[in-house]
Amino acid sequence: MHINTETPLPCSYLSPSSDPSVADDSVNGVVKPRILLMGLRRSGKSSIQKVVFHKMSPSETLFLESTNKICREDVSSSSFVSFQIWDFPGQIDFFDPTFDYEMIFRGTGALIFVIDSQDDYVEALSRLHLTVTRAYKVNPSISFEVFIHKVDGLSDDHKIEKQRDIHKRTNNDLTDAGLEQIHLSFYLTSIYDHSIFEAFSKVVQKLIPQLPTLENLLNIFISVSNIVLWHAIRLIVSLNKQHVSTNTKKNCAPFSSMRLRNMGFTAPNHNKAKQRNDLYCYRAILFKSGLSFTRCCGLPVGLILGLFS
Ligand SMILES: Nc1nc2c(ncn2[C@@H]2O[C@H](COP(=O)(O)OP(=O)(O)OP(=O)(O)O)[C@@H](O)[C@H]2O)c(=O)[nH]1
Repeated sequence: MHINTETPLPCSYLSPSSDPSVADDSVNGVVKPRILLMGLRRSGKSSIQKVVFHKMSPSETLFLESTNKICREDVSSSSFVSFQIWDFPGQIDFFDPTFDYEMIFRGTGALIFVIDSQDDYVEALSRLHLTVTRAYKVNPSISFEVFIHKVDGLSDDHKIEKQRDIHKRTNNDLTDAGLEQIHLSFYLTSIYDHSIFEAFSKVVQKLIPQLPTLENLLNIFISVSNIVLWHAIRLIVSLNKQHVSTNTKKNCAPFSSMRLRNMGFTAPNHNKAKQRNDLYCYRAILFKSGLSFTRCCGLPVGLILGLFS
């Protein structure tokens, strides 16, 4: 199960305001949340998009050409998970009068800024500051997400050190500008492991307005059901075997069958499960545990939502 991407929308060499297809982003009158991928040249933006949504192997990204235009793409796996990704060329000039950044930021749900951690990041940080302050003035409700990318080349200590340094410098810059209320989320990512899927999943989850309501409803379902959780976990683990890392297994330890039995869950009664109500509960538990599982191991949330939609 994976997130399906619809036909890519045309890339635009024009300023978005002069591109008629940008003016109307809505599908059947519903405007999809927009995720922007920004950052300096060669920071890894297009690679992230290709690996996460097009199943491109990380090594193939070595041959990607530099993006010189805004590329937009629709992503949808269900009615819950549906959004647009805009991949920007490395150097966007906010002062270019043909670049209508107000129009772009107004319809944006999340702005992902990608920083190449293997490179000197001083210029990237000043570009991040400029981008975030501009975007925030136009649309304070944007989620600002910083991917400290290409961490596969760094030791664990080095990763933590870089994250701390980037976090500190960025927050100092915002405080100096009197904008300490802007919240940035930081992620250590690489296309060579599951970290990029985990980070994207967290970004997308923030864009699903129905998520809290769904979770509440499912909690109610679960509280009245006695069907075991471990079946769901096993099902999901077996569906995603290829993504399961040692870390994931550790995260899933609380769901071990022994513990679930101790928590009072019993094996499902298959005769009863055939009954309509139990079936609904069963699916609800699968869905709920899928969400928890997605959170704990960082698989794309669409993977789970798509399963039960
Ligand atoms: N080591 C490592 N290299 C990566 C990673 N992600 C991307 N790269 C490499 O970084 C280089 C640049 O990647 P792109 O995706 O073209 O970068 P971009 O930000 O889209 O570049 P522009 O289109 O010029 O803005 C490629 O050679 C990728 O293989 C990563 O996680 N780790």
